[in-house]
Amino acid sequence: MALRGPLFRLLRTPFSQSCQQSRAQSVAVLGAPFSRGQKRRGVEHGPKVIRDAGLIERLSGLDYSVHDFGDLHFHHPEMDEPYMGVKFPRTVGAANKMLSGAVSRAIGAGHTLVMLGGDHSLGIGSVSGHAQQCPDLCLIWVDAHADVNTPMTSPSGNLHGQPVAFMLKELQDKMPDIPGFSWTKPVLSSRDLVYIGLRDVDPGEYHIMKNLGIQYFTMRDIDRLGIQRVMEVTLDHLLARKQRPIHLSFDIDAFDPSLAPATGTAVNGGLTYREGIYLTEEIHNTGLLSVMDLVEVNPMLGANHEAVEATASLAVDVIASSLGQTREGAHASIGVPPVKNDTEQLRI
Ligand SMILES: NC(=[NH2+])NCCC[C@H](N)C(=O)O
Ligand SMILES: [Mn+2]
Ligand SMILES: [Mn+2]
Repeated sequence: MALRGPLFRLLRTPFSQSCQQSRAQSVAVLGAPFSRGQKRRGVEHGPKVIRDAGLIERLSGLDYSVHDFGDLHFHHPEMDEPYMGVKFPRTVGAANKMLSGAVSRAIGAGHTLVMLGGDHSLGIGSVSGHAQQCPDLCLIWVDAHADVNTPMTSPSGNLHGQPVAFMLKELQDKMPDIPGFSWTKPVLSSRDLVYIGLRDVDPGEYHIMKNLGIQYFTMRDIDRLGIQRVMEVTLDHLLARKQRPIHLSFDIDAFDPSLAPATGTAVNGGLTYREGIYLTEEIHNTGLLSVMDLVEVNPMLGANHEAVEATASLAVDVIASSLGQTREGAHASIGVPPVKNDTEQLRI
């Protein structure tokens, strides 16, 4: 069973691109305290509660040097009128532009990056910054929702339900020029994306997924096939032709609300703990994870303190698992590398 571990990664042919350099040894953590992609306040405190749940210590216990770049500081313009029903377009656009630059610099510096949200509109900046350094990346979107509404199909006008629409080349003729987003350009084709965990898909989103032939696994598919087969098909779909960097965008609402109650758009019937851990273990075992987003943890929405802590510690567990924590035992070397505080380096 150890065949896909570190030895496998060592033997694997490396990327020709600078994008994969010394990635394996160094993890950067970047907080993005941002909530204007949706209505509920509180999701901007996600980075704090995930750090408070012990993220940095957990990652340091794995075989990494951990660089905590702190949180980005977003500016909120006073006037930001909706545009075609889209709420806070300039605020969301500017935040994502800043995030995109920071992600690009962290990846350019050779780190594997963990981005802590914040709401899922941040996927726009995170994937865009990643693609600047790694144009051949592929995207695994783990979520109850498809987040691929266009401004025309969105039932809510919330940009956290639309990030994937900004990324897909095939959708660009359906995307109006939204103020705040002139800097974006689509970086993905529909075949570069796989969804896992879907169970609340809007009618317009369903049409987009079907028309573009996007590979997706709903919770029903996971019930039918099992998570093992789902991951096999997912990784085969994305990596069979060529090994390339993986962007994992993990919305905590992919999990069942009994496990992750502190989130804004919870939907019953989500991933079990073991499905989530298996999924992330499989991604780690590819040796190709380059950026991971962990979004939509909202500490103001837990019924009580325990609910919030459970959600945050689940977030820490899936991040650690994505980065190599195993259930078969510790692989860390004896000397644990120190935590470096590199906030200054990434300041904008
Ligand atoms: N990232 C999320 N939690 N997205 C929820 C999206 C909900 C709904 N589909 C919408 O467009 O508003
Ligand atoms: Mn979601
Ligand atoms: Mn989402």
